[in-house]
Amino acid sequence: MTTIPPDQDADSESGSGEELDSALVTARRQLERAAAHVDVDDGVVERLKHPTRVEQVSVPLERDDGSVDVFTGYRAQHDDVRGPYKGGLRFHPEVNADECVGLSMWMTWKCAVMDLPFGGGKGGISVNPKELSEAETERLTRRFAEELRYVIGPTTDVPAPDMGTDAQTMAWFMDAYSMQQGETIPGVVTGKPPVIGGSYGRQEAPGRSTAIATREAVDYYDRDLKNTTVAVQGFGSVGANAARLLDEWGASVVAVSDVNGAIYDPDGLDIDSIPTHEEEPEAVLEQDAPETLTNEEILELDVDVLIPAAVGNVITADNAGDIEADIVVEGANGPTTFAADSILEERDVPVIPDFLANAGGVTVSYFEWLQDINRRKWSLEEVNEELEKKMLDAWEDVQSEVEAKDLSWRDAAYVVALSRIAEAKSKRGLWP
Ligand SMILES: NC(=O)C1=CN([C@@H]2O[C@H](COP(=O)(O)OP(=O)(O)OC[C@H]3O[C@@H](n4cnc5c(N)ncnc54)[C@H](OP(=O)(O)O)[C@@H]3O)[C@@H](O)[C@H]2O)C=CC1
Ligand SMILES: O=C(O)CCC(=O)C(=O)O
Repeated sequence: MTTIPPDQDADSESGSGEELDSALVTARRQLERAAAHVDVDDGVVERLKHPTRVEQVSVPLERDDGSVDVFTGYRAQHDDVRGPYKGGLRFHPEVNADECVGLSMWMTWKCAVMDLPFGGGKGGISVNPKELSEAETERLTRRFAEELRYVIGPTTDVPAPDMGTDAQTMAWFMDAYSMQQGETIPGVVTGKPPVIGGSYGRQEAPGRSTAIATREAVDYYDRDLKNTTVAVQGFGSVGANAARLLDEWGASVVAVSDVNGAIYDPDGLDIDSIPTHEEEPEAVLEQDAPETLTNEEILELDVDVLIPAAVGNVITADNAGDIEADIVVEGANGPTTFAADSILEERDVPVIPDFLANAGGVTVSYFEWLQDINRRKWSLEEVNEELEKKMLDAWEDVQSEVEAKDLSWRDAAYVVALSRIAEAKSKRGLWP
């Protein structure tokens, strides 16, 4: 296990072209911009531009044919002033230290804007999970859990699923950690299957919160959800669940995509018949639909709401001027670059930020953690009711800042999050 100096590489990218900005560079720029609207000590802002630590580990994997490959894994821990580090583990070829740090910063704001007693973390392995057999994924996950055992734990750092990982990954992770500790410790990760301490509704939760944020935004801008057209990029945990719920609530979901491209029906797609990433990856283009589009074209559709819910940096300075949607709701983490954000703001296209819109995932993770600690189970109805309440509370807090200070939704969400973090630091006497 290597502890990377937390800022290694970060500054070397800060002068790079706009499209090439890492999640870390974008997160730092957003923080600097938003901090101007909050009464927060400059030292605290400076501190928040840096993670507490980044663990880098080598994860050897015996392949099914007996050969050995070694992958690199990371866990970035950004800030824990409000509680244990919390955030997902991503299995994706582009995972690197800077990406994990940027994503861990967004987790800090996400937990704070939702008023959860957690800080921000994020990690993952640089690997293409589609090139692993199930047995290889299990061995890789177990070894990753063993390598991270000194830095994670139910009261220190609690991982969860993200892109390329799911409930099964969390089950293996929890089992490997529990075996090392000599007792079953369900609270070490969230997003597990319900039969071993997972929460009902966790898997659908980031999509559910994205749908709730969409519903509230549509209402805020005096529209009717039943006359709203929606395009969703990405058909996984976030995108598919958001699309299904919005369809159930009466919106017309006209386009969805996976990694290979999009299907489009201006009269609305039969959303329930399209398999999610979990049910069958790369199945979207196999469905019947009048038109197919590329993943670039779906972003520029003339719809009421655009929900990018796949990867980061898809709305850039190059295409922000061509976005025809009236509202953008960020289901993915970091889909809009810093420059694109300004272009959309100038064009009066409201962007509901990722760390508010997709916060249902970590919110239900918190409910799961509570259930694990208390050894009791909540019903799905209880989970969804509590999530609805938390989302509406956060929405109202952010909306108040939008209106009071005439801010963008992103800056307003930062103001809410930063105020809570700064107050916690001040009360604890932790400085910087
Ligand atoms: N899972 C969670 O709890 C949370 C996830 N998020 C964020 O949401 C985003 C999506 O995560 P999640 O839904 O979990 O991921 P999943 O792995 O469940 O699904 C990802 C989806 O995106 C598609 N996809 C992959 N690459 C591309 C690409 N380059 N262009 C278009 N589509 C692509 C995949 O297609 P295919 O099926 O063909 O592989 C799949 O449909 C990420 O930014 C993640 O960090 C945010 C909050 C919580
Ligand atoms: O459920 C969690 O702890 C975090 C999920 C996540 O990684 C995210 O919200 O981006």
